[in-house]
Amino acid sequence: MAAPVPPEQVEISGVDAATRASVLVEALPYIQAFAGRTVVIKLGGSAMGDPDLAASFASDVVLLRAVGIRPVVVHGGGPQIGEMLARLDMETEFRDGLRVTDAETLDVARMVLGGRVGRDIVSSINRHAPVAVALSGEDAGLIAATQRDPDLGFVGDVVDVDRTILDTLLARSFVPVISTIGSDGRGQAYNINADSAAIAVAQSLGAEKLIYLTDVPGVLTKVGDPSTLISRLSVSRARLLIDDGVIAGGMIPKVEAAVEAVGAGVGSAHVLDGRIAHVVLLELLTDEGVGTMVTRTAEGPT
Ligand SMILES: Nc1ncnc2c1ncn2[C@@H]1O[C@H](COP(=O)(O)OP(=O)(O)O)[C@@H](O)[C@H]1O
Ligand SMILES: CC(=O)N[C@@H](CCC(=O)OP(=O)(O)O)C(=O)O
Repeated sequence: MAAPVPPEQVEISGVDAATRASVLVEALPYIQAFAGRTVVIKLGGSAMGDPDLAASFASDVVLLRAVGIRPVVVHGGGPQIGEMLARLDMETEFRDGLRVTDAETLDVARMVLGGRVGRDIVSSINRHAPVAVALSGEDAGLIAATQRDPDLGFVGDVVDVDRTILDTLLARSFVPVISTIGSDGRGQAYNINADSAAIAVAQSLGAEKLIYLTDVPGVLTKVGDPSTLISRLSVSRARLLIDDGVIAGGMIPKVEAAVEAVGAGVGSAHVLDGRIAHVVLLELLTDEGVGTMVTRTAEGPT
């Protein structure tokens, strides 16, 4: 069993002890509402890199766990894979937001996601409390995958998530940190878009919330203009905005996954700005609406 950490002792990076105590008191109703529930947080590669933000994310994760919420981290690392491919002088190409993955590119993706990005996240969480465990979707049959399209090479679609290893870790209060390489069970690995893998994990765990942390304030009607943030995005409007090209590039798999998640019984799905310190705590433990919440219907302000 991972050692329990009393919530009042969890350092919230950049926050002093007195403020921390008042944060916890104000958060109490939310803590009670979410206690024992699972929250899947997808950390996008474009929201990583700043050490202060990494520290803030890590302390949020440890605090959530300390108050009895069950965080599960699924991480991307697209830009980091891209940097490594560039250093190796290897060309890379995206089609519809997916990286064409030949055998050499797959090796690099596996190395960067499992060997560097996952390890960095685990290391920053474990500075607060030794609770994080890095896993690849290849471990213990976690993510079963199949080839998406021969033209994309070793790009996989998730066919099944075996939650056994996650249940084992969560029952003992560990925090799984998952990199999204899947396996066909016969020794072939596949590179899976982390947004789609996150929804499969959230669905399999019956998660209360699926949170995407990225590098924009949420879904915007005009990229680059934060005043065009859509706070509540209904499934039907999301489809229209994708068809109209307003939602494009890397935002498409996120919104499609969020739409699928709310349709499949995940409590709610959110796209949040991973560049805001403690954005996960703001979303979960305060009544401040941050980012975009994808909802089944068009109720409330959009
Ligand atoms: N309508 C939109 N609202 C917000 N971002 C959008 C939209 N359409 C496209 N994007 C792009 O999606 C990007 C986020 O996706 P991506 O780069 O894949 O991030 P991550 O690494 O977090 O998965 C944003 O940086 C933005 O350029
Ligand atoms: C098939 C495919 O495109 N896989 C992605 C996996 C990483 C990822 O999804 O990272 P982000 O969440 O940071 O974008 C890739 O190779 O970039």
